[in-house]
Amino acid sequence: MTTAAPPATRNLETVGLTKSFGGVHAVRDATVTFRHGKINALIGPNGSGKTTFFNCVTGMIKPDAGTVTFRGEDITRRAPHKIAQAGIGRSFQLCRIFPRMTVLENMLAAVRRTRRRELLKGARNAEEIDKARALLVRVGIDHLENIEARNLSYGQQKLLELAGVLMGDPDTIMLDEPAGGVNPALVGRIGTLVQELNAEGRTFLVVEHNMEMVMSLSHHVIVFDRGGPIAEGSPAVVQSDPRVLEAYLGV
Ligand SMILES: Nc1ncnc2c1ncn2[C@@H]1O[C@H](COP(=O)(O)OP(=O)(O)OP(=O)(O)O)[C@@H](O)[C@H]1O
Repeated sequence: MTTAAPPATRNLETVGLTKSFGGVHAVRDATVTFRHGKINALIGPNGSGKTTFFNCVTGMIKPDAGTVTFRGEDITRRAPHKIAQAGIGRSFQLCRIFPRMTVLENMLAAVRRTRRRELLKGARNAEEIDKARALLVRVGIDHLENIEARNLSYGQQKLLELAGVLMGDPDTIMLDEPAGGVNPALVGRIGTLVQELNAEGRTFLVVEHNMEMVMSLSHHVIVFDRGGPIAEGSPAVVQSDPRVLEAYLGV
């Protein structure tokens, strides 16, 4: 008889994930289970390893040890585009868009990041363009489709990046600081989008320092300190956990 959580609640899991940079133990022995179909938040003080953890999960850097499992399949050390193809989309702390390409061109480039073969073909079929436009409407920047991305506000760039992630139809979306450097009105819009996309069945993993956003959006919060999880639970449970206060305040 197994004591593991039933598959329906398991989406993305890591076991013993570890990554060092020289003498810096960025992620150490991190065993984490994200909840399927939920908005999961990953929080923790600066330098606690959240981005490195994200990068290990999405194949941007290779972990030194440990495993990453997605829907029961071992995806450890797979190339980033293979992980994207498996159904995990991600955004970056500092937006990754092409500044001199238009908003629409960025959307078309985004899908080719996921599907390398089409990158070679260079195909721009009408269906893809329609999909890109529909997603731009969805995130509220369709009126900017012919503007070069460098001329968007930072918040609009984040919305473009999210729309680009959606071009790949991921069922799990990892967002690294979606509210970072974004004005409050757009933070609200990003939060609403996350909730709507989650209601449609997409799982979210969000790294975020904006506690108001984290606590209002998340179903499940995982707290990192010094490279691994120290507490997890509902926002209310985590907020009252003394280990979390200690990690943040050093008390
Ligand atoms: N490429 C790298 N080379 C050397 N050290 C690194 C590298 N990337 C991260 N680190 C170090 O690893 C530790 C964890 O960094 P990481 O960026 O993962 O933390 P974080 O929790 O995402 O921080 P923040 O909330 O400030 O974004 C830090 O001490 C950082 O300086």
